[in-house]
Amino acid sequence: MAKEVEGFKFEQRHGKERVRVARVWKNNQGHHFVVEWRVSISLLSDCLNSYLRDDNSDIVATDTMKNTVYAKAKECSEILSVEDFAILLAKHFTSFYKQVTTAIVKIVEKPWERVNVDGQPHEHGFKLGSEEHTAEAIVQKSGALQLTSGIEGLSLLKTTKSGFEGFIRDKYTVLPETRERMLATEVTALWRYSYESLYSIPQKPLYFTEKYLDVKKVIVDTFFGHPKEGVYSPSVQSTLYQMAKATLNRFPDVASIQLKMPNIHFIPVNLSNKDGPIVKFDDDVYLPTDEPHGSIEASLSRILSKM
Ligand SMILES: O=c1[nH]c(=O)c2[nH]c(=O)[nH]c2[nH]1
Repeated sequence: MAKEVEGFKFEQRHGKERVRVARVWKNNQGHHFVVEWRVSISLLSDCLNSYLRDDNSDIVATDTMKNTVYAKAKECSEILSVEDFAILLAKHFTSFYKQVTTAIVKIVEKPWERVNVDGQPHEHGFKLGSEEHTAEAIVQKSGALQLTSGIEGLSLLKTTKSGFEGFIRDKYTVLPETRERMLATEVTALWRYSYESLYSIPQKPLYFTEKYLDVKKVIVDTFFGHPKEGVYSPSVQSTLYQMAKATLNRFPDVASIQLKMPNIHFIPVNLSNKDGPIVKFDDDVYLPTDEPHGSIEASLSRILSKM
């Protein structure tokens, strides 16, 4: 929302970043649930006087935004998805304050997972997993909605069924062609749901939590293939595309998906001295690296026919 101000184009927003909250729910059977969220809020609002005239009368204090996170977490008497909490907060800011036209709420959920002790799910014990679930809700005063979910830090590795051949060779190329290598990546996925209004989102409890787990499973299963045979990957690019396509084919309410898949290199180890070889690489000993890494990213969207 750009405004013309004193002959300039002016755009502004304000909010609170990284508000951390944990919420516990306990049912009558003594079964506990916990979530830990890191919430970032950004409001687009009519508050030019604060910038231009030392007049803060239209400002929602960022401290109030932070407090709202705790107040709304308290009000949620039932466990809810991170997406539903983002929507609830964004809806509050756009409906409660006349000045606020758009609220952007992004939340990262920490992967607390229930532990099993002696094969039994623990009533109140959790351990931290690895990848994180993200959600972003952008809500307009009109009720228009953009909802995006994601995965960050999903580390995947397979020890075979990967190769890279037929690429451009020139005077700077040294990489050998191969049909046998390790493939490792840390997937960042971001998918947009097709719901475009607060009034059209599914009301089923934990709908988006279930969807998140289902999308993650499709992504992981497509990367690895069948448990015995696997699936051959001719490039990170090809595997990324298969993962994106499988997601859109499987989930009708996902409108688009963006995937970032760094190619994390495991370098074959060959060592020799003047007397001859010490270690001869036989697809067994690797030097793990984290940088430099290849960076491969793409997005796939449905082409919506405008009737
Ligand atoms: O799957 C790959 N894609 C590339 O674009 C690339 N480039 C490279 O050096 N190795 C690889 N591997």
